[in-house]
Amino acid sequence: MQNGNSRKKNGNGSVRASNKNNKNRVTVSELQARFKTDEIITTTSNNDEDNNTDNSDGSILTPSTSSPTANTNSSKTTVKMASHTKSAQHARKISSPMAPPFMVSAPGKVIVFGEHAVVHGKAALAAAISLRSYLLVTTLSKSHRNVTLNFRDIGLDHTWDIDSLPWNVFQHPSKKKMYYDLVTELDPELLEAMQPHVAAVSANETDDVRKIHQNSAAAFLYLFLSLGSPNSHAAIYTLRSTIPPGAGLGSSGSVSVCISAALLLQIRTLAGPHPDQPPDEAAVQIERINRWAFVGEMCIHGNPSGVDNTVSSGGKAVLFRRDDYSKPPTVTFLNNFPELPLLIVNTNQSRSTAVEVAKVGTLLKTHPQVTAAMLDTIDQVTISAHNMITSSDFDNDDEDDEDTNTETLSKFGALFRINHGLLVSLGVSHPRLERIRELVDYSNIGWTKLTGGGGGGCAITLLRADASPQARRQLDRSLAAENFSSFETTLGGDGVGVLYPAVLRNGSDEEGGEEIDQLKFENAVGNDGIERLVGVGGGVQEKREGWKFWRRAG
Ligand SMILES: Nc1ncnc2c1ncn2[C@@H]1O[C@H](COP(=O)(O)OP(=O)(O)O)[C@@H](O)[C@H]1O
Ligand SMILES: C[C@@](O)(CCOP(=O)(O)O)CC(=O)O
Repeated sequence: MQNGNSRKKNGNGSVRASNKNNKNRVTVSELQARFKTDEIITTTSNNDEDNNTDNSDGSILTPSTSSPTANTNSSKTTVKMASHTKSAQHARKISSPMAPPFMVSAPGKVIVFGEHAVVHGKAALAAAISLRSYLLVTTLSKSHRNVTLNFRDIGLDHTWDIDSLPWNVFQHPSKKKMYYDLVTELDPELLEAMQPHVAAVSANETDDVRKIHQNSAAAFLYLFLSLGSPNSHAAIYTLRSTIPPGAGLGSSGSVSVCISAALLLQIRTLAGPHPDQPPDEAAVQIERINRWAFVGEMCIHGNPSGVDNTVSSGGKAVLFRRDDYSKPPTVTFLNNFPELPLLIVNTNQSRSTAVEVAKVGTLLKTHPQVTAAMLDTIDQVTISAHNMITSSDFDNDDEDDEDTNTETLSKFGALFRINHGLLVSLGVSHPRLERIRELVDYSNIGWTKLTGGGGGGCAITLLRADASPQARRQLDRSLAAENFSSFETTLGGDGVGVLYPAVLRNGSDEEGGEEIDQLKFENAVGNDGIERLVGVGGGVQEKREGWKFWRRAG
């Protein structure tokens, strides 16, 4: 059992504010001048050095073999990777032209039920949301030896010289990990070797900003050094996200999934995604991405439960439980999760998930029986919710059955209220969260609970089908007047996806499509700007073509 007291998770609502003031942010033209990005594409590599995992031509062509397998026959699945032979794993492609820029994307999540309890071995039910992170990878020609992180939203811009990185430590036979390995803890010696390179990141920034930058940089570097090789190609990794950081919506999990997917694609260890990919094969790829994303999450958080990266990589919704941290979690994939209309309200109140998790740990020590009983009750709430949504009564398509549908939704909504009450009793709410609950309760439009770590962050409201539009408009005004931001979403979207090459077609027969250049991507303004440029679907971007997703069996 994990008591979570030792967590280092960082939460900070000031990230976006810091962007505005970041006068030193590099522009793409500066990057281009620095790296002469006109040399980016169409170089043919003849570097065929036998390296465990690195594909030295920078392309992301997929391997013909994908031998690790996952048992996806049952809906309740603990994914296991089979061991496989070295020759199959390391079969190399003949050199091919260097990859054009490509993009990966992964969603944020809401925990619908079970936050905090999940840290103590109980179940949590979590679902993907439409907010997402997007990572553009621009491979540079072999004459360059730098890797650059351009994480625009948080104002991080850092370049490492690939040859100066501690490959000798990461590549040592006693340390070297394979792309299919399950890593459940960070290696202190690897962290130590990496430390000076992380410490150099944003060294002159304020403590708060530096910590956020270094967390993200550490997640990238640990994965880059674990999955890459001294022959890794120079590249620029440009990240934009529509997920507010530190608000309980899984921003770090989504960033970690993007990094993991991008690096695994670059070393050609992922098959697909492609539309006719067998779901079992897709499940293996998702799990491979998820495992390394969890390593990234550990770099950012210390000791996460793993629910965020699991939802972000696979999408849709999951029932998640991890009682033994040395083993993979038990995950039930809820591929038919109902399309619940949800209002997400952000308190815009910064908080630290680590602090909230520690509060529950302390309460468990001071009032062990009472606290354990509350955690057990949350478990029951989550299990009841799961039973409800997997029963045939839920999401009844029969419109004549309106009364039954209203009753079912109201029964489900009551679980929101109960779960929130228990979280309040655990001490992880906040006056701003209680204010949201109060305003929503007055408007009588649905049932509200906090989501994620609490102590600030976000609340979610399950909307009544018969909520009055007038009440809804009034609520929006009241929320805005008190500096809450809100948006509606449906739960259960796609997980990690790829846009390769980074060219979009807008549902027309146009030739060529719209190439996403780095400058446009960096300078897209706000969530709308990012989504208009690269959005994967949903809302206004329904017809966006080009994006492909790994999808488990439906
Ligand atoms: N847009 C982003 N770009 C780079 N890193 C990000 C971004 N959003 C979040 N992160 C990383 O994730 C961390 C936030 O994680 P956390 O506090 O757990 O919030 P959440 O609950 O949203 O996951 C940040 O400190 C940063 O390291
Ligand atoms: C409190 C907890 O259950 C959820 C935290 O969610 P978030 O990082 O605030 O999105 C912690 C965890 O699961 O790692």
